Amino acid sequence: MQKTIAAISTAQGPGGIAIVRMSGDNAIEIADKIFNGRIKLSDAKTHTVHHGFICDGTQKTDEVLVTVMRAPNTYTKEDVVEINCHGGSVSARKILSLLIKNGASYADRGEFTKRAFLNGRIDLCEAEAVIDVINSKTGRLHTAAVNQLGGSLSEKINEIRDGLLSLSANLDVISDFPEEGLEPLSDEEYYNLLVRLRDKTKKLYDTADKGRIIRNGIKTVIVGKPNVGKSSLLNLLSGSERAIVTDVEGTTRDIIEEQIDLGSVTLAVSDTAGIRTTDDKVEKIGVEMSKKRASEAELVIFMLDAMREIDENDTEIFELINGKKTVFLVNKSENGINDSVKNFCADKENVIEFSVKNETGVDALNEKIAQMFDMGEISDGGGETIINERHKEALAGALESINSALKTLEDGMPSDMTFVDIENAVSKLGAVTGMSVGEEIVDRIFHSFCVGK
Ligand SMILES: Nc1nc2c(c(=O)[nH]1)N(C=O)[C@@H](CNc1ccc(C(=O)N[C@@H](CCC(=O)O)C(=O)O)cc1)CN2
Ligand SMILES: Nc1nc2c(ncn2[C@@H]2O[C@H](COP(=O)(O)OP(=O)(O)OP(=O)(O)O)[C@@H](O)[C@H]2O)c(=O)[nH]1
Repeated sequence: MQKTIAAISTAQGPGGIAIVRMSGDNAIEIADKIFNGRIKLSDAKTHTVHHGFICDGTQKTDEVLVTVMRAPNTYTKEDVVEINCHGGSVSARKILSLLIKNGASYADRGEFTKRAFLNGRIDLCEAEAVIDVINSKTGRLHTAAVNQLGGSLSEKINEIRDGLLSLSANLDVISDFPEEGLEPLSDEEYYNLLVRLRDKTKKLYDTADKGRIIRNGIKTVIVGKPNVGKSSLLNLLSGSERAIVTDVEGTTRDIIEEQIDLGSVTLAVSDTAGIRTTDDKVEKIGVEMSKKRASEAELVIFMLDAMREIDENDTEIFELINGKKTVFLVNKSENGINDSVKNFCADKENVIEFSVKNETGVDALNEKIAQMFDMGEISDGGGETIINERHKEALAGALESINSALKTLEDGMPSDMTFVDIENAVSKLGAVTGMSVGEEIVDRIFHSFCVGK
């Protein structure tokens, strides 16, 4: 018998209501020991809510609402009891210790969701979506994660995996039961089916780039001559109400990036402190650091000063960034734009008239960048986006194996020579949904959850 686990599922700190959650065979029995209401919880129908008091002996602990949910149609597929008590830091903690005293065990990080996985209610990538929903800091990432909650990514993965499995079943027919009259696929049919599965895998894999941009933001540098308003722009963008500023560790190295949520797109402005200090002298714009930053950037925001003539500082910077995806942000445009700046911009795409002072142009900037990076509506066509690095790597592995199998066939080898590659691809795809991953990886994933989830 699984032990019954309990945890506080709401955030600690001030708040109206807190939830203490319990899951396992004894959940209802344990709750009954400390609940005082009109009926016994063990007599309650599933998915019903009951008013009463949690009591420690004769002492009332709190006035509560208790939800009783019986297996199997629950979050964990086990009996679940949720005690809704008053918020603040004490009620929930007192109730949790009463539950422990009466036979429950403290839940490990992510253990409720892990049970949902182990009991087969959700697969591994749905569980990972749960954590992404909780941790997402932008509306965009949140939407992508919520879409993954319903199992639509799993469906796509399983469809490809099933296709590969039927190909390997076909190989069995050829090698094991040649005399039974089962009609194996012709070499051409086999090849064409495999091409189709490769294309599906590739299509999914190719969304990972967009997924990375949704998760981490577009690698962006802001350049411009001294005094053009770079610091002011950053302050405006990171200080504006909908913008979110966080420090994220760069995935490859420890670059500190400032994440700025513009609404449709997130920018990862790298090393902004560096921009603020090293660019204050025009000579320094060409130094290695800036060059390197600019060369690694996916987007350059090139700030121009609407009130000053274009000078060699501007042209020097322009040469440095030439060829990069660039937004020309004409700042200080609230009183009109200088002719020389107008001329400079005349043959450029992606010019935005901006004023940090009047806070105008932010929406245009958001829309322009969204357009440049094809980050329109995420929900269009219900397309899946790979937002998880683990999924991306698994898909890359699957793709490699399928391509290797195709190569074998193209080299004129018989189809049963593709067996190992097909098996590999099946296993890689199974890793995404958790069908073929080790316990260690599963543990690692759930340990990144918080307690109570
Ligand atoms: N109070 C409370 N709110 C919550 C949760 C919770 O556990 N408790 N959730 C937890 O994170 C989220 C909702 N997610 C949930 C997902 C599945 C099931 C569930 O019981 N599924 C069953 C029954 C489905 C049905 O009958 O429609 C199942 O799939 O079999 C419950 C919550 C967000 N809000
Ligand atoms: N009129 C006007 N002034 C602005 C605008 N944006 C910034 N400024 C002013 O321009 C001056 C320079 O702004 P900063 O943000 O320090 O410029 P910077 O590019 O970071 O300057 P350096 O650090 O020297 O490279 C400040 O006095 C700002 O108040 C704007 O939209 N209109």
